[in-house]
Amino acid sequence: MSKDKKIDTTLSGTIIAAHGRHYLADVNGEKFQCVTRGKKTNVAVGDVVHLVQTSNDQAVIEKIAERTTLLYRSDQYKSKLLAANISRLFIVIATEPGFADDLVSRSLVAAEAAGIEAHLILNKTDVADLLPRARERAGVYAALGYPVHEVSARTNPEHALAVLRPLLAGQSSIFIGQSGMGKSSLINLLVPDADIAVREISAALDTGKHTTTFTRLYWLPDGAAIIDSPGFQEFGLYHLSEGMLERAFVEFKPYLGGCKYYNCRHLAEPQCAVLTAVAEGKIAKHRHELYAQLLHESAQTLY
Ligand SMILES: Nc1nc2c(ncn2[C@@H]2O[C@H](COP(=O)(O)OP(=O)(O)OP(=O)(O)O)[C@@H](O)[C@H]2O)c(=O)[nH]1
Ligand SMILES: [Zn+2]
Repeated sequence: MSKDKKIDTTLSGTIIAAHGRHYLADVNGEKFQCVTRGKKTNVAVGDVVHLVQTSNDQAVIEKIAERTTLLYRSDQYKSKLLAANISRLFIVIATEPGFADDLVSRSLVAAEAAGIEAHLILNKTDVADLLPRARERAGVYAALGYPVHEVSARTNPEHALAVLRPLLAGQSSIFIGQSGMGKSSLINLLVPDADIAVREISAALDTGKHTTTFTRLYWLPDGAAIIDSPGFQEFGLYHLSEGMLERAFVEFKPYLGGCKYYNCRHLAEPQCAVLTAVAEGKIAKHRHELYAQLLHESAQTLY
Protein backbone atom coordinates (compact mmCIF):
# COMPACT_ATOMS: atom_id res chain seq x y z
CA MET A 1 0.00 0.00 0.00
CA SER A 2 2.64 2.52 1.06
CA LYS A 3 4.71 1.29 -1.84
CA ASP A 4 1.97 2.28 -4.32
CA LYS A 5 1.71 5.70 -2.76
CA LYS A 6 5.42 6.26 -3.19
CA ILE A 7 5.22 5.48 -6.90
CA ASP A 8 2.43 8.06 -7.27
CA THR A 9 4.32 10.95 -5.71
CA THR A 10 7.85 10.31 -6.91
CA LEU A 11 8.78 11.94 -10.19
CA SER A 12 11.92 11.57 -12.23
CA GLY A 13 13.36 14.54 -14.08
CA THR A 14 16.43 16.40 -15.25
CA ILE A 15 17.83 19.53 -13.62
CA ILE A 16 17.79 22.22 -16.31
CA ALA A 17 18.84 25.28 -14.30
CA ALA A 18 20.56 26.07 -11.05
CA HIS A 19 20.68 29.36 -9.21
CA GLY A 20 22.09 29.25 -5.73
CA ARG A 21 20.15 26.56 -3.94
CA HIS A 22 17.19 26.83 -6.28
CA TYR A 23 16.84 24.39 -9.09
CA LEU A 24 14.49 23.86 -11.98
CA ALA A 25 13.68 20.32 -13.04
CA ASP A 26 12.11 19.20 -16.29
CA VAL A 27 9.76 16.25 -15.89
CA ASN A 28 8.58 15.24 -19.37
CA GLY A 29 8.29 18.89 -20.40
CA GLU A 30 6.72 20.07 -17.14
CA LYS A 31 8.85 22.39 -15.01
CA PHE A 32 9.20 22.05 -11.25
CA GLN A 33 10.91 24.47 -8.90
CA CYS A 34 13.03 22.36 -6.63
CA VAL A 35 14.98 22.62 -3.44
CA THR A 36 17.24 20.13 -1.75
CA ARG A 37 16.70 18.73 1.70
CA GLY A 38 18.68 20.56 4.34
CA LYS A 39 21.45 22.79 3.05
CA LYS A 40 22.78 20.43 0.42
CA THR A 41 24.16 22.05 -2.74
CA ASN A 42 25.37 18.89 -4.38
CA VAL A 43 23.01 19.09 -7.37
CA ALA A 44 24.24 20.02 -10.84
CA VAL A 45 22.54 20.98 -14.08
CA GLY A 46 22.21 17.79 -16.07
CA ASP A 47 21.57 15.67 -13.01
CA VAL A 48 18.80 13.10 -13.24
CA VAL A 49 16.84 13.42 -10.02
CA HIS A 50 14.02 11.78 -8.15
CA LEU A 51 11.57 14.33 -6.84
CA VAL A 52 8.80 14.38 -4.32
CA GLN A 53 6.14 16.79 -5.47
CA THR A 54 5.07 19.31 -2.82
CA SER A 55 2.68 21.47 -4.85
CA ASN A 56 1.58 22.04 -8.43
CA ASP A 57 4.94 23.17 -9.64
CA GLN A 58 7.22 22.56 -6.68
CA ALA A 59 9.18 19.58 -5.51
CA VAL A 60 11.95 18.44 -3.22
CA ILE A 61 14.97 16.67 -4.65
CA GLU A 62 15.01 13.31 -2.97
CA LYS A 63 17.79 11.53 -4.77
CA ILE A 64 20.40 12.16 -7.45
CA ALA A 65 20.85 9.32 -9.89
CA GLU A 66 24.35 7.97 -10.41
CA ARG A 67 26.29 10.27 -12.74
CA THR A 68 28.21 9.27 -15.83
CA THR A 69 30.41 12.39 -15.52
CA LEU A 70 30.72 15.45 -13.32
CA LEU A 71 32.51 18.63 -14.36
CA TYR A 72 33.47 20.99 -11.57
CA ARG A 73 35.71 23.76 -10.38
CA SER A 74 37.01 24.24 -6.89
CA ASP A 75 39.05 26.53 -4.73
CA GLN A 76 40.40 25.77 -1.27
CA TYR A 77 37.03 26.48 0.31
CA LYS A 78 34.39 24.92 -1.90
CA SER A 79 33.48 23.14 -5.10
CA LYS A 80 31.32 24.56 -7.84
CA LEU A 81 29.53 21.93 -9.86
CA LEU A 82 29.29 22.94 -13.52
CA ALA A 83 27.38 20.07 -15.08
CA ALA A 84 26.56 16.41 -14.66
CA ASN A 85 26.22 13.62 -17.20
CA ILE A 86 27.81 15.51 -20.08
CA SER A 87 29.75 13.74 -22.79
CA ARG A 88 31.35 16.73 -24.53
CA LEU A 89 32.88 20.02 -23.49
CA PHE A 90 33.14 22.86 -25.99
CA ILE A 91 35.52 25.67 -25.09
CA VAL A 92 34.69 28.79 -27.07
CA ILE A 93 37.67 30.96 -27.96
CA ALA A 94 37.91 33.78 -30.49
CA THR A 95 40.25 35.89 -32.55
CA GLU A 96 39.23 38.81 -30.34
CA PRO A 97 39.15 39.59 -27.48
CA GLY A 98 42.25 37.57 -26.72
CA PHE A 99 41.68 34.30 -24.87
CA ALA A 100 43.67 33.07 -21.89
CA ASP A 101 45.66 29.88 -22.44
CA ASP A 102 45.54 29.36 -18.71
CA LEU A 103 41.75 29.07 -18.72
CA VAL A 104 41.68 26.90 -21.83
CA SER A 105 44.16 24.45 -20.34
CA ARG A 106 42.44 24.42 -16.96
CA SER A 107 39.17 23.54 -18.70
CA LEU A 108 40.92 20.81 -20.68
CA VAL A 109 42.47 19.40 -17.52
CA ALA A 110 39.06 19.39 -15.80
CA ALA A 111 37.57 17.57 -18.78
CA GLU A 112 40.35 14.97 -18.86
CA ALA A 113 40.01 14.33 -15.14
CA ALA A 114 36.25 13.92 -15.52
CA GLY A 115 36.47 11.68 -18.59
CA ILE A 116 34.74 14.19 -20.88
CA GLU A 117 35.72 14.66 -24.53
CA ALA A 118 36.90 18.23 -25.09
CA HIS A 119 36.72 20.36 -28.25
CA LEU A 120 37.65 23.96 -29.01
CA ILE A 121 35.53 26.31 -31.08
CA LEU A 122 37.50 29.15 -32.60
CA ASN A 123 34.89 31.85 -33.28
CA LYS A 124 35.10 35.18 -35.15
CA THR A 125 37.24 33.85 -37.98
CA ASP A 126 35.98 36.89 -39.92
CA VAL A 127 38.46 39.05 -38.00
CA ALA A 128 41.01 38.27 -40.66
CA ASP A 129 44.04 40.13 -39.35
CA LEU A 130 43.92 38.31 -36.02
CA LEU A 131 43.10 34.89 -37.43
CA PRO A 132 46.64 33.63 -38.13
CA ARG A 133 47.77 34.25 -34.55
CA ALA A 134 44.60 32.74 -33.05
CA ARG A 135 45.02 29.70 -35.30
CA GLU A 136 48.59 29.28 -34.22
CA ARG A 137 47.63 29.44 -30.55
CA ALA A 138 44.70 27.06 -31.04
CA GLY A 139 47.07 24.80 -32.97
CA VAL A 140 48.85 23.95 -29.72
CA TYR A 141 45.65 22.25 -28.54
CA ALA A 142 44.95 20.65 -31.90
CA ALA A 143 48.42 19.09 -31.71
CA LEU A 144 47.45 17.57 -28.36
CA GLY A 145 44.48 15.90 -30.04
CA TYR A 146 41.71 18.33 -29.15
CA PRO A 147 39.66 19.11 -32.26
CA VAL A 148 39.49 22.82 -33.12
CA HIS A 149 36.44 23.95 -35.10
CA GLU A 150 36.59 27.30 -36.86
CA VAL A 151 33.37 29.30 -37.17
CA SER A 152 32.03 32.80 -37.51
CA ALA A 153 28.74 33.01 -35.69
CA ARG A 154 28.09 36.50 -37.02
CA THR A 155 29.16 36.42 -40.64
CA ASN A 156 28.53 32.77 -41.52
CA PRO A 157 25.91 31.30 -39.21
CA GLU A 158 24.89 28.58 -41.72
CA HIS A 159 28.43 27.27 -41.78
CA ALA A 160 28.66 27.42 -37.98
CA LEU A 161 25.47 25.36 -37.72
CA ALA A 162 26.71 22.86 -40.29
CA VAL A 163 29.92 22.42 -38.31
CA LEU A 164 28.41 22.25 -34.83
CA ARG A 165 25.13 20.35 -35.26
CA PRO A 166 26.72 17.00 -36.08
CA LEU A 167 29.05 17.40 -33.09
CA LEU A 168 26.12 17.92 -30.75
CA ALA A 169 23.87 15.17 -32.10
CA GLY A 170 23.25 12.42 -29.61
CA GLN A 171 25.48 14.10 -27.01
CA SER A 172 25.09 16.02 -23.82
CA SER A 173 27.30 19.05 -24.29
CA ILE A 174 28.40 22.03 -22.27
CA PHE A 175 29.66 25.32 -23.71
CA ILE A 176 32.08 27.34 -21.65
CA GLY A 177 34.14 30.38 -22.48
CA GLN A 178 35.45 33.67 -21.30
CA SER A 179 33.18 36.64 -21.67
CA GLY A 180 33.00 38.11 -25.16
CA MET A 181 34.05 35.06 -27.17
CA GLY A 182 30.59 34.74 -28.73
CA LYS A 183 29.25 31.84 -26.72
CA SER A 184 25.78 33.39 -26.47
CA SER A 185 25.75 34.05 -30.21
CA LEU A 186 26.50 30.38 -30.85
CA ILE A 187 23.92 29.12 -28.34
CA ASN A 188 21.29 31.39 -29.89
CA LEU A 189 22.06 29.94 -33.31
CA LEU A 190 21.81 26.38 -32.06
CA VAL A 191 18.80 26.97 -29.81
CA PRO A 192 16.59 29.50 -31.62
CA ASP A 193 14.20 29.96 -28.69
CA ALA A 194 16.94 30.17 -26.05
CA ASP A 195 15.91 33.73 -25.11
CA ILE A 196 12.36 32.67 -24.34
CA ALA A 197 13.60 29.69 -22.36
CA VAL A 198 15.93 31.92 -20.34
CA ARG A 199 13.08 34.30 -19.48
CA GLU A 200 10.91 31.39 -18.39
CA ILE A 201 13.66 29.90 -16.31
CA SER A 202 14.55 33.17 -14.63
CA ALA A 203 10.91 33.81 -13.81
CA ALA A 204 10.59 30.33 -12.32
CA LEU A 205 13.80 30.68 -10.34
CA ASP A 206 13.09 34.30 -9.50
CA THR A 207 16.57 35.40 -10.50
CA GLY A 208 15.42 38.92 -11.36
CA LYS A 209 17.70 40.65 -13.81
CA HIS A 210 20.60 38.27 -13.41
CA THR A 211 19.58 36.23 -16.40
CA THR A 212 23.07 35.36 -17.55
CA THR A 213 24.48 34.29 -14.23
CA PHE A 214 23.10 30.80 -14.07
CA THR A 215 23.79 27.57 -15.86
CA ARG A 216 20.95 26.14 -17.94
CA LEU A 217 20.21 23.17 -20.13
CA TYR A 218 18.34 23.26 -23.43
CA TRP A 219 17.00 20.28 -25.33
CA LEU A 220 17.71 20.11 -29.04
CA PRO A 221 15.03 18.70 -31.34
CA ASP A 222 16.79 15.32 -31.56
CA GLY A 223 16.83 14.98 -27.76
CA ALA A 224 20.45 16.00 -27.36
CA ALA A 225 21.21 18.41 -24.53
CA ILE A 226 23.24 21.59 -24.60
CA ILE A 227 24.26 23.37 -21.42
CA ASP A 228 25.18 27.04 -21.35
CA SER A 229 27.27 28.20 -18.43
CA PRO A 230 28.11 31.73 -17.32
CA GLY A 231 31.42 33.21 -18.42
CA PHE A 232 34.16 32.68 -15.87
CA GLN A 233 37.41 34.39 -14.98
CA GLU A 234 39.00 31.64 -12.98
CA PHE A 235 38.97 27.88 -12.97
CA GLY A 236 40.31 26.39 -9.78
CA LEU A 237 41.19 22.71 -9.74
CA TYR A 238 42.02 22.19 -6.10
CA HIS A 239 40.21 18.88 -6.10
CA LEU A 240 42.69 17.16 -8.40
CA SER A 241 45.35 15.04 -6.74
CA GLU A 242 48.93 14.97 -8.01
CA GLY A 243 48.34 11.65 -9.70
CA MET A 244 45.24 12.96 -11.43
CA LEU A 245 47.03 16.11 -12.55
CA GLU A 246 49.93 14.41 -14.28
CA ARG A 247 47.49 12.18 -16.16
CA ALA A 248 45.21 15.07 -17.12
CA PHE A 249 48.00 16.64 -19.18
CA VAL A 250 47.64 14.33 -22.15
CA GLU A 251 51.04 15.13 -23.62
CA PHE A 252 52.78 13.92 -20.45
CA LYS A 253 51.51 10.38 -21.00
CA PRO A 254 54.36 9.03 -23.16
CA TYR A 255 56.86 10.18 -20.51
CA LEU A 256 55.18 9.04 -17.30
CA GLY A 257 57.12 6.13 -15.91
CA GLY A 258 60.26 7.27 -17.68
CA CYS A 259 61.56 9.40 -14.81
CA LYS A 260 64.42 8.28 -12.55
CA TYR A 261 62.25 8.43 -9.43
CA TYR A 262 59.01 6.51 -9.46
CA ASN A 263 57.34 9.26 -7.40
CA CYS A 264 58.75 12.08 -9.54
CA ARG A 265 56.62 15.23 -9.44
CA HIS A 266 58.19 16.58 -12.66
CA LEU A 267 59.14 19.91 -11.10
CA ALA A 268 62.92 19.95 -10.54
CA GLU A 269 63.91 16.30 -10.13
CA PRO A 270 67.03 15.03 -11.89
CA GLN A 271 66.52 12.79 -14.93
CA CYS A 272 62.84 13.64 -15.20
CA ALA A 273 61.45 12.49 -18.55
CA VAL A 274 58.76 15.19 -18.51
CA LEU A 275 61.26 18.01 -17.86
CA THR A 276 63.50 16.65 -20.60
CA ALA A 277 60.55 16.74 -22.99
CA VAL A 278 59.86 20.36 -21.99
CA ALA A 279 63.50 21.28 -22.59
CA GLU A 280 63.38 19.58 -26.00
CA GLY A 281 60.25 21.52 -26.95
CA LYS A 282 58.07 18.39 -27.05
CA ILE A 283 55.85 19.73 -24.27
CA ALA A 284 54.73 23.38 -24.45
CA LYS A 285 56.30 25.45 -21.71
CA HIS A 286 53.04 27.15 -20.76
CA ARG A 287 51.39 23.77 -20.25
CA HIS A 288 54.14 22.58 -17.92
CA GLU A 289 54.04 25.89 -16.03
CA LEU A 290 50.32 25.44 -15.51
CA TYR A 291 50.91 21.89 -14.29
CA ALA A 292 53.38 23.22 -11.70
CA GLN A 293 50.93 25.95 -10.71
CA LEU A 294 48.09 23.42 -10.28
CA LEU A 295 50.29 21.19 -8.13
CA HIS A 296 51.07 24.21 -6.00
CA GLU A 297 47.39 25.14 -5.73
CA SER A 298 46.23 21.67 -4.77
CA ALA A 299 48.87 21.62 -2.03
CA GLN A 300 47.06 24.65 -0.50
CA THR A 301 43.99 22.57 0.28
CA LEU A 302 42.84 23.30 3.80
CA TYR A 303 41.27 20.00 4.71
N1 LIG B 1 33.25 39.73 -35.59
C1 LIG B 1 32.51 38.84 -34.96
N2 LIG B 1 31.87 39.17 -33.82
C2 LIG B 1 31.13 38.24 -33.20
C3 LIG B 1 30.98 36.93 -33.70
N3 LIG B 1 30.20 36.23 -32.86
C4 LIG B 1 29.87 37.08 -31.87
N4 LIG B 1 30.41 38.30 -32.07
C5 LIG B 1 30.30 39.51 -31.24
O1 LIG B 1 31.06 39.34 -30.04
C6 LIG B 1 30.44 40.00 -28.97
C7 LIG B 1 30.24 39.01 -27.83
O2 LIG B 1 29.32 38.04 -28.23
P1 LIG B 1 28.41 37.22 -27.22
O3 LIG B 1 27.71 36.18 -28.01
O4 LIG B 1 27.60 38.14 -26.40
O5 LIG B 1 29.58 36.62 -26.35
P2 LIG B 1 29.61 35.76 -25.02
O6 LIG B 1 30.79 34.90 -25.15
O7 LIG B 1 28.32 35.10 -24.78
O8 LIG B 1 29.91 36.85 -23.97
P3 LIG B 1 29.18 37.12 -22.56
O9 LIG B 1 27.75 37.34 -22.85
O10 LIG B 1 29.91 38.35 -22.07
O11 LIG B 1 29.47 35.90 -21.74
C8 LIG B 1 29.13 40.55 -29.50
O12 LIG B 1 29.32 41.90 -29.81
C9 LIG B 1 28.89 39.72 -30.75
O13 LIG B 1 28.13 40.42 -31.71
C10 LIG B 1 31.66 36.61 -34.92
O14 LIG B 1 31.60 35.50 -35.44
N5 LIG B 1 32.40 37.59 -35.48
ZN1 LIG C 1 59.40 13.42 -13.78
